[in-house]
Amino acid sequence: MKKVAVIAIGGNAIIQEGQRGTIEEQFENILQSCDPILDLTEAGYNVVLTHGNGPQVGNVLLKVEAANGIVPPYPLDVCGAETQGSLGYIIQQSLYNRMKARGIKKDIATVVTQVVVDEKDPGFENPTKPIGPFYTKERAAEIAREKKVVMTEDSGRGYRRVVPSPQPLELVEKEAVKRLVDNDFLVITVGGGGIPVVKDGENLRGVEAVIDKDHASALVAQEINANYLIVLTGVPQVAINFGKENQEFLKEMTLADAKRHFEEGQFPPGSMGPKIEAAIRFVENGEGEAIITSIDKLQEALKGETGTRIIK
Ligand SMILES: Nc1ncnc2c1ncn2[C@@H]1O[C@H](COP(=O)(O)OP(=O)(O)O)[C@@H](O)[C@H]1O
Ligand SMILES: NC(=O)OP(=O)(O)O
Repeated sequence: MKKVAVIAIGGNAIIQEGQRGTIEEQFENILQSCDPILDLTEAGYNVVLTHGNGPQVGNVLLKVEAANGIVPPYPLDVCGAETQGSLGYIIQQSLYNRMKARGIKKDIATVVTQVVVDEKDPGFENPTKPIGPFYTKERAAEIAREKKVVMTEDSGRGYRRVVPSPQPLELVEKEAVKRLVDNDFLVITVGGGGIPVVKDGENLRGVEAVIDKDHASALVAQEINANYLIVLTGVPQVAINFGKENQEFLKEMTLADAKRHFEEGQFPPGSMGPKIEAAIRFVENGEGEAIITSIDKLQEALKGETGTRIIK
């Protein structure tokens, strides 16, 4: 049996700091991630890719608002679905091209994925998910007044609009994802954390929110009994006292260590916090391990040479 690795790629890795987020930039950034991922499939892992959409879904929303009165508007769940399609396309094509160049044969499928959330989730009352571009403090205050939206400082990188981000509870397309993985497909799923839906009797209904992709990735990994949840981000390892003189990078954390450092405030809510929460959720609810690292260190991290491993 092949080992299954759920690999989450950050939305900010697809549009990097200082970039406008042109399609060319997004293709180029994704292309950089393809070889390390394909190295893993070549090493015998079944890979399930998930990705963020914070910058992209915010940009779709800006387009919807700019076209107000000209074309009918889209709600936020449909904006999220759009990003699953467009980013899934960019990732699929980039992987396809690299596979051709390397002589690798593998089927790829992007699954448009709905994720059930609770309509009463406190996240609906308290928006926390940063989306779209970064603004200065002054411009953010103007936008908040003009559009009646919430703007918040995002991890020292500027100000961004924030939207509700409820907890993911259930993967609607779980069986489809499972069967594709079992049949050796490279699957792209829960893009942008999945499309948030609520149960309405027997039916599903979209709700306006953006689910955190790290939390959704933990849910996928849990639901398909993955061996690894690998969260790729901008740093090769997690640190305590991050950015301070006494910063210490960690090779391994037990669940108890991770919980203790989390409670001590070592992992900020807008950046490392959700990744640690996702790792805790996955490790606590199964037999797998979580690894947090950067794309260039993926192989080494799986060999235990770098990265931060979260274990039972
Ligand atoms: N304790 C910590 N250890 C390592 N990195 C941290 C820590 N706290 C905050 N960070 C920062 O958080 C970033 C990851 O958050 P973010 O960029 O929002 O994620 P994403 O890659 O999903 O877009 C890291 O690249 C790093 O700059
Ligand atoms: N949906 C989501 O978590 O996106 P980012 O990773 O871009 O914040």
